[in-house]
Order: sequence, then C-alpha cells, then structure tokens
Amino acid sequence: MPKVLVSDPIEQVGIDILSQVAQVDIQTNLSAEELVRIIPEYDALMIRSGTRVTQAIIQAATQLKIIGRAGVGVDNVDIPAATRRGIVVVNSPEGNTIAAAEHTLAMMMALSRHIPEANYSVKSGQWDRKRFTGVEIYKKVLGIVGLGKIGSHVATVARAMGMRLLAYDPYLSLDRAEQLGCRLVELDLLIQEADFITLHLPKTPETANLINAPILAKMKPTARLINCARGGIIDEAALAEALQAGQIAGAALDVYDKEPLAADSPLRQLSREVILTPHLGASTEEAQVNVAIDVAEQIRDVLLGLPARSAVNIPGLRPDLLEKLKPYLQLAETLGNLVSQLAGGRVESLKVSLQGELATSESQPVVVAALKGLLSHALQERVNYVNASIEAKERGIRVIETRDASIRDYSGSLQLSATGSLGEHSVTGSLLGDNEIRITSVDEFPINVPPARFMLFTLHRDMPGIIGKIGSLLGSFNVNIASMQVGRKIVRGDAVMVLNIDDPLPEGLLEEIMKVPGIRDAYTVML
Ligand SMILES: NC(=O)c1ccc[n+]([C@@H]2O[C@H](COP(=O)([O-])OP(=O)(O)OC[C@H]3O[C@@H](n4cnc5c(N)ncnc54)[C@H](O)[C@@H]3O)[C@@H](O)[C@H]2O)c1
Ligand SMILES: O=C(O)[C@H](O)COP(=O)(O)O
Repeated sequence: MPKVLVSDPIEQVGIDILSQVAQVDIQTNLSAEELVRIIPEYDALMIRSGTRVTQAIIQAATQLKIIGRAGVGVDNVDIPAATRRGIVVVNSPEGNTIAAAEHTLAMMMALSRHIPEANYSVKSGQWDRKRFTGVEIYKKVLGIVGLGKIGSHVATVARAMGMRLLAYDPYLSLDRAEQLGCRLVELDLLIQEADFITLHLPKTPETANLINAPILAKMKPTARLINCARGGIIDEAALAEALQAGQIAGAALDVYDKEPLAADSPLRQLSREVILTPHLGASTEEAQVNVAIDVAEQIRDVLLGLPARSAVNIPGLRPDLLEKLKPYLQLAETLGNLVSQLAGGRVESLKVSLQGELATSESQPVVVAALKGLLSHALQERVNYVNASIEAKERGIRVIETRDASIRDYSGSLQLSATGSLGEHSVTGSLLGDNEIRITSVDEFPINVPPARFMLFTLHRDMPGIIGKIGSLLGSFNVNIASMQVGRKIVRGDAVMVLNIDDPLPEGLLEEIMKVPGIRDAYTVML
C-alpha cells in the first residue's frame, strides 16, 4: 500500500479520502532535517503553507510521486526541483477563494471602524466612544491590485456595498475588469486615488516589495492598506515607518515576509491602527473542507495512476476537459506501452494519429499520455505526465502528430506507430460506449480485443491448422488462453493473431512458436 505523509493540519475528510488507497501518517511541525530523513518512505506528501518543501527534501524523496498543497499558494514548494524529479505538484486553486475574499472584507470593515482596538478597550474596562469614530466605506475608492479569483470576489461584494472600484492587473483584459465594475488603471494612479488598497496578486520576483517606500509615500494620508495575498509584496520595514510617521492611516496584514512573524518585528510594536492576523485567510471550516477534499482526491487519483486535475507543473486541464479526456489518457498510455514493446527497445520515432473526436487541439494531453506509456516500460514509475515530454526529447524520440477528424470508425480513435529496434509497428485503439478500451488494429490488421496483462501477438500466413497448432503448443506449456482473435486483410494472405493469456509466457515457448510453419513473427507483451 502506498504511504502518504500529511505534514500540516488537514481536515479529517481529506485524511479519509487518502485512507481509501494509502497508509496515512500525520506528523506536523517536523523540522527540515526530520523531513529529509523520513521522506524517502513516502509516495505522497500533503501540506499547507506551513511546510517548506525545499530542493534538499525533494532530492531525498526517492519514492515521491505527488505533493498536494491543500490551498492555493505553492511558493513554499521548489517547483522546478519537483518537475525535474517528475513529481506532480497539485493545489486547490479555488477551494479557499471565498474564505480569503471574506477575510479581506472583514479586515477592511475592522480597519474602518477600529473594531479590534475598540473591543480591547471595552474588555479592559473602558467606555471610550469618541476615540473610535470610524469612516464609512460607502462611496470610498477601493483599489484592487490583482483582479484574479479573490480580487474579483472582493470587487463584487465591495461594489454591492457602494464602493467605487479601481484595479491594477497588467494581465487582465479591459472587458473582464469592466464586467466586474472596475476601472483598470496604472498602479500609480490607483495608489494615489484609493482610500482602501487591497492586494490579491501572487508573490513573484516581479511583485516582491511592489509596495515600497516610494509607493507608500504616494498614498493618501487617509489611505488604509490590506494584504491578504502574500508576505514580501509589501516592504514591511517601509510600511512600519510609513505608519509610524502617519503617512497612511492604517494597515491590515494576514501574511508576512517570514512566517511566523518575528516576535521583535516592528509591525508588532506599532501604536497606530494596525491589524495583524496569523495567515488566517483560508481558515474557515468550509474552505478547509474544500481544499482537503480537492487535494486528497487528486493524491488518490495520482496514486491510482490517473492524472491530476489541477497539477501546477503539467499543462493544466480544466476539470470538464479532464473528465472527457480521462478514458482517452488511459487508452493512450496502454497503446504507448503496447507499441513500445512491439517495436522493441530504443524507439526512435512515434507517430501519433488522433482521429475522430480526438482530432482537436484540446487533446494534446493524449499525446503526453502516449509518451508516458511508451516510456513506462523503460522508466517504470519515474515517467509521468510531468516529465514524459522532456524524457522523450532527451532520449531523442521524434514525435510526429497528425489529426484527422474525418476518420470516424469509432467516435475517437488513436493510432500509434513506433519505429524501434524491431522495426515499425502500429496499434490503433478506441473506447467502447462504457469507456472500455479496445485494440482495434495491429500493424493495420483489423482486430477487436481488450488489452490484458499478458498478451501474445503473432504475424503468420492465413492457412488452415495454424491456430490449432499455437493453441496446442500453449496447452503443452500449461498456458491458459483467456481470449483469442485473428485479423486479416485478405483470405490466405498475412494475418495477425492476438491471444490474451493468464500467465507470462514460459521461457522457451516463444522460440517454439516461431518454429511453427507459417509463423513469421511472434511477440509477447506485458501491460
Ligand atoms: N491569506 C490567505 O490565506 C490566502 C488564501 C488564498 C490565496 N491567497 C493568496 O492570494 C493571492 C491571490 O490569489 P487568487 O486565487 O486570487 O489568484 P489568481 O491567480 O486567481 O489571481 C492573481 C491575479 O494577480 C494578477 N497579477 C499577477 N501579477 C501581477 C502584477 N505584477 N501586478 C498586478 N496583478 C498581477 C494576475 O493577473 C491575476 O489576475 C495569491 O497570492 C494567493 O497565494 C492567500
Ligand atoms: O495559499 C493559500 O491557499 C493560503 O495562503 C492559505 O494557506 P494555508 O492553507 O496554509 O492557510
């Protein structure tokens, strides 16, 4: 049974999903050294933002197939290192969107009405109403930096509360901003005009310290700044100085450059209106259930050999597209594995022909799946959807893709032709109505067989008695035949025979089969 390490607090519902397919160990608060020591045992790692998955940990993770981040941000994972090792990194891009947006709105309301300070004052025995006069947010300008999923929800609610919206997002279309009722402007203008500024962008080299001393200096003295995105987007020392000097009216922070926030951080010492929460944006019951289910399901799928629906380091697949392609991905992997064995080792080229409904640009992952299958015999579980294309390229395998929507023998079919040390061989496959895989041709000979763990293929002359001879030969070696089929193009011409057998072919039997008169070639395959 595979083993999963859960190294941050995760909702039980996620653990239950993982437990269906794996042994789950929950060990939180591990040091980096402890993680490096134990990670070699594990097939999957499930984390939140608390675990930093460094290159050293990834290098030690010899069994690891997947890192599941129960949340959005994957900046605590060394993605390039994981990709190089063929480790899939998945997250939950939408599971905590509402939670983070609502935390932002709560921060804005708390700032505008001094709620934390007023609460503290009453609880410490005072009744000071004058000190806590606030400001309304109605008709105030909200500047949203980063108008993605969270920024959009903040915009929708803030608009309903009567705020006027400005947004800065260099990667967003004017249309989308307009739809959300936001005026898309340059950062400088937003900074100068906004009464509240909220950040909803990722931390990247481009956005590190985006909000720095010169930018803070341009804000209105009445402006209030909120960061529920990522630490390090604001220069914390500059912010502390700006607040101390009364350059801006307040700030509410949920995230910090270094977490946990240092005990002696100047932010903790400020007397002016500052609200600090310990990275609670995603901490709602609902969000934690969402992300735990979302990521645990993906870990379960990957451990079962299926693709993940939101892997960050393989070409993204929309859930609806993944649902549609999933059976074809399995078909492609099976055919890739089969054709690589028929073509022998050292495959030089793979022709991938996508036919019928598969002949669309959306079926590109099917090509990757075919490569994964092609390489799986040689590389076993080291090859996956993340690294299959890179591995194929590094191995000098030429991949030629063709698409033909007019071929409609089945709704969609896939033909793979590989040239290897045993020459060129091709297989075609399709799906039956219930998504069962059928191999529909081998080397252009029509057949209709399901794939099996152990298979025997022969190329022979179509003549009386040959099938009986092969059957008897297998019987004499105590090999049980599960199914058998012959495909031919012309009567008494060449033909292929495909046998699904219950056990691997015993040693010496293939040579005996080759001696049968009329047999031109024979291959044994293990899928
Ligand atoms: N505090 C929390 O607990 C919490 C919870 C969830 C998400 N987050 C963080 O919130 C942020 C937003 O998450 P999301 O789900 O909305 O992401 P998203 O990918 O949907 O949106 C991010 C937006 O930022 C924009 N952007 C990128 N670079 C930019 C730049 N230089 N300037 C302006 N805009 C830029 C993108 O175009 C995109 O529209 C992320 O940093 C995420 O990690 C925090
Ligand atoms: O990126 C995220 O999803 C948020 O920062 C939440 O992180 P958390 O799940 O560790 O609270």
